[in-house]
Amino acid sequence: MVRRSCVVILNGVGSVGKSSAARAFQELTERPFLHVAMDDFIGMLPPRLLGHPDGLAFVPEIADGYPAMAIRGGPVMGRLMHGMRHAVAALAGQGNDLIVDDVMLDAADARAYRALLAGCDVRLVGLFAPLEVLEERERARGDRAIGLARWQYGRVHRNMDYDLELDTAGMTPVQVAQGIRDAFAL
Ligand SMILES: Nc1ncnc2c1ncn2[C@@H]1O[C@H](COP(=O)(O)OP(=O)(O)OP(=O)(O)O)[C@@H](O)[C@H]1O
Repeated sequence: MVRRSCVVILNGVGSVGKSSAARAFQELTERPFLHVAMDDFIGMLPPRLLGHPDGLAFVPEIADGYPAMAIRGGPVMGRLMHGMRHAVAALAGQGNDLIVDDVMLDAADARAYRALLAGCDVRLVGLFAPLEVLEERERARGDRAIGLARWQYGRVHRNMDYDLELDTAGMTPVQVAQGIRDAFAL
């Protein structure tokens, strides 16, 4: 019989620290959690579809008087994201424990995960930080379009039904990972 897997899903604005927390979590837990990163799936797109309306386009706009970077996913990106969530379910269905880092712009995506992962222990975690902290991290990274965090800020957590919420400001990635491990006794 296939073992029942645990799937921890991290949702949060870009630069909130999902990947860093996921990597720290892998080190902390005895169970072998696989890290599934949305960025790795986006990396599968043909490069020409980055910045293209069929793929993943970034559209500068002004939000509350500040520059923001809107994300527009086209049909190829839509299929890719559906495929990613089914791939997560396929991995979990074979008994793999997973920590998934995702940016969900619609609570329907979280409901889809819960439906696809009905036979698993799903733990949906919202990672938060004040916008000024996110923008500072965004600037410091140097490889992220400025304004992504601002645009996602009011959207990513809308109507989400989390099992755990953590504010990553003032916490190291290891502390965030410990918070997740302790909350769910993993
Ligand atoms: N808890 C933290 N405290 C301070 N800095 C952090 C923390 N977590 C992450 N960072 C820093 O913030 C930046 C973004 O981190 P990370 O890649 O983990 O975020 P992310 O949420 O996965 O971002 P994205 O969705 O854009 O890939 C990195 O430079 C990282 O070192």
